[in-house]
Formats: sequence, structure tokens, C-alpha cells
Amino acid sequence: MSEQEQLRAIRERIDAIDKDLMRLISERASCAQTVAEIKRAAGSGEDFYRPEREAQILRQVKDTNPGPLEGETLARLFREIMSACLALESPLKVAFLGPEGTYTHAAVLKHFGQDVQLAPMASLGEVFREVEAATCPYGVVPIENSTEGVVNHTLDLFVQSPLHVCGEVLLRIHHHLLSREESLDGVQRVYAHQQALAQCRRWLDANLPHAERIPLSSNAEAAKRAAQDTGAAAIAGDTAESLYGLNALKRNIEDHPDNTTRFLVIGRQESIPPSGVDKTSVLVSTSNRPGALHRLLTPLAHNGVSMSRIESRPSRCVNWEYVYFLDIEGHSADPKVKQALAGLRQEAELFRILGAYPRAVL
Ligand SMILES: O=C(O)C(=O)C[C@]1(C(=O)O)C=C[C@@H](O)C=C1
Repeated sequence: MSEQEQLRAIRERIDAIDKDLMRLISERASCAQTVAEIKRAAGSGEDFYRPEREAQILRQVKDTNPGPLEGETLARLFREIMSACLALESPLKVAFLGPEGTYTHAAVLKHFGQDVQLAPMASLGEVFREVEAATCPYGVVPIENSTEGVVNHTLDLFVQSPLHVCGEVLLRIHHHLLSREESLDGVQRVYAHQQALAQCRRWLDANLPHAERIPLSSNAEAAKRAAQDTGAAAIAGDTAESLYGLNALKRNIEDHPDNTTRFLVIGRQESIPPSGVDKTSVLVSTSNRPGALHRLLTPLAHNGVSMSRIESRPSRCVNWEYVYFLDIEGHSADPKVKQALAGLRQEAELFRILGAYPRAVL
């Protein structure tokens, strides 16, 4: 067979497969419409989005992937199919720290897919308020970065807010130096969010030691400014680069190549049913006495529950008193976790389960 004939034959096969895919995806979308009718009839209100079910589907795709595509790639395709199906059931609006082009914007798309409705907010406080006021059912906020540590502002907002954690998103962060300038020589000012400036400190010291570093409220805001300002550059990601039409003078300038930010999905839904692989986030405080923190955490050890993170923040009520944010492995409804939490509750002065939610799949 000639090359032309071989190509024609395999392309006919691809056309036939695409037809099957189209039929199957449409059939799946019809099923989602039926799911929506069932939920409406049961009076499920705005609970069309089911994070535990989505996590189970994505995990299943990764675990049973026959290849040759990577599990992660296949899961991303299914992420988009589910996003479209959910939009058909009921469009989902998500608040995040805007403007468009921030890393939080990228985290929203990674977690919810492209069919989500975007509600960019001017500050983290506004994201919380928007969700508290039920204008948006969900919001996405950054919580910690692998290089720079915790985002204190988010933790402080949690202390005062009745909102719950419904999910987490892990995003590999690649920072680029974006500018209207043609080369590094023309850059006298660098705009960026202060976390991005910190994450690129060594690169900036080595390559732009004399440029002024100007912190702004977001990287997208920095890109917007750099697009209007000669002699300026911004540190931002891919989305901002294309959105604001800037040149990447240098890509991947982050000091640590595995630089990752963790985001939380916040909502008013008190609890998400177990997905099988979950985490629980808890807010606790204890008196400032010797051994108090040790006693507080003992029930976790006694019940064989592991803690993946502990952060402390000043309580803001009494000087030198702290609240602790704990992430523990497992769902608050798992018997072991339930027992550990009951022990914790007895020891703690303040105790609040912020949420039990599926561990990030993508
Ligand atoms: O199973 C459901 O409850 C659905 O609404 C269907 C579906 C899907 O496409 O598989 C869509 C949205 C939900 O967030 C979860 C799953």
C-alpha cells in the first residue's frame, strides 16, 4: 500500500471513531440532563455540582487508562466533558481573585473546566463575601505555595468566615518575565504580586539586580501595567501573556522548578460526601499552657490519623494566643477520623471543621 492509501485507510478509521465518540458524548450529556431532572425533582437546589462524584470519575479514568495517552491527559479530557455536562444541567459561577489571567484563574479552569462562568473579584475578601452572600455558589482562593509557604490573608479570612472547604486544586506555577521591551536591558521596573517576587528572588538578583521591584495586588494586574508602561516588565503566567499581548523575555524564572500552589474551593455546602480519597481541614485553638498543643493533637495519633499540615495564626483576640489550621488525611465521616475529631473537640477551646473534601486528582 502506498503512503497515501495507508493514510486514507487510517483516517477513515479515525472518522468512524470520532462519530462513535460524538454519539457517546451526546448520550452522556443526555444522561446528565436526566440527572438534573432527578435533582430538581428532589429539590436539591443549587447542588448540581458534586465534587465527590467528579473526583471518583477522574480517579477511575486515571486508574483504568489503557494508554497510549497519559492518565493525566485523559483525565483532563474527561474534566472538560464533565464541565460541559454540568453547564447543561445548570451553569456554575465561580468567584476568584481577578482580573482574568491570574494563577487563581488558571486554578479555576483546571478544577472546574472551561465551561464554568467566571466571576473575577478585586480582592480575596471579596471572593469570600461573594460566596457568603450566595451571589456565587463557589470561590477559589490560594492557600499555600511550596516555596513561599502559607497565604496568611486567606487563613485570616477563614477565621472570620462561616464558609466551608469543598475541594483543593494543585497548580504547578511557572513564572515568566513579560514585557513590551525587546530585551532585559530595557527593563527598569518589575511589577508582580509579592509572592511571585519572592518566588523569583534569586533570578531577579542575578539578572535584574538594579530594576525596581513593585508589588501589586495580582500578577494579572502586573501584566496589565507592563502592557501600558515602557521600561517595565511583569512576572506572570501563560494566561496573562496571551491576554495582555506581552513578549516573554525569559520563561520559567521561578527559583524552584517544582514551584506549586495549592488552592481551596470554598462554598456554603457544609459537607461533601466521602469520595474514597479525602482530606479534612479543621480550625482549632487551645489555651497558652505548657503541653496544650501536644494534648490537643494526641487524639490524632491515638486513632492512627495522619496530619499533613499544621499552620498557626495569631487569634487576634488575645495577644500571643493562636489558632491552628490542621489538614488531616481521610474524611470526617470515616470512623477513625470521626473518633479523632471527637477527641480533638474535647481538648480544643475553639473547634470548627472547615470541610471534608476529595484530595486533588488532576
Ligand atoms: O452525577 C451527577 O450528579 C452529575 O450531575 C453528572 C456529572 C457528570 O458529568 O458526570 C456532572 C456534574 C457533577 O458535578 C458530577 C457528575
